[in-house]
Amino acid sequence: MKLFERLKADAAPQWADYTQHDFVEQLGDGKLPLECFKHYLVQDYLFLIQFARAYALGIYKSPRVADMRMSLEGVKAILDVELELHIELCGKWGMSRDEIEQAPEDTPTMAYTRFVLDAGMSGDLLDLQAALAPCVIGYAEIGRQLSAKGCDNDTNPYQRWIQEYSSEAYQSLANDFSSWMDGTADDVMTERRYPRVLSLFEKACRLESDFWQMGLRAKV
Ligand SMILES: Cc1ncc(CO)c(N)n1
Repeated sequence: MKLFERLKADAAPQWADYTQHDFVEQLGDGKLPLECFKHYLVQDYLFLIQFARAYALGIYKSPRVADMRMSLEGVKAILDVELELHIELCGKWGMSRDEIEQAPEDTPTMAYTRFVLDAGMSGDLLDLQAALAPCVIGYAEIGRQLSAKGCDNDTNPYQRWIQEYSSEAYQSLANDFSSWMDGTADDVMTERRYPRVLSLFEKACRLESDFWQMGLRAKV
């Protein structure tokens, strides 16, 4: 079995909590309070800045030029596409780039981003990939599910967000990530090592759930 499939199966409860979280359900049916989405979105912008650093660390931790290029794709996807989507959405609700960048990081944002950076810093490329995988592949699955249910319709205020994560471009980014991690595993994974990799993956899923929960807590 490919590494990602195995991790997802072994972390099934954490994966389900994350990808079927209440926040996701409410976003899908358009009933999520705007305050919750706005708090999430600003925090996600701050989150992505740290994730761009994590992918940059991936370049540093890459054993091959091909791996460096994959990490670079992650950096570019965040800086050129994802952050700009956030600015566009925040702009629609009257928040400027400065306002977003100067917002204080909430605790779940700090917890998740510093966890991923530490996993990469203290480990090798596979450790970093295991900590990053729930992020990129999870959002692709969420986007796909919501779009399959027709949640990206014109009446949903979060249509643009769903369209972004269900888009061809994002889906292929996630597929490429999954194959890339599988390739690293072919080189360095051993059975002895697996529990540690699984533990990183599970923790990242839990931190994703906490991130959604932070959004729900912002309800006024
Ligand atoms: C918290 C979080 N996880 C994953 C993604 C997908 O990049 C994101 N933007 N934010």
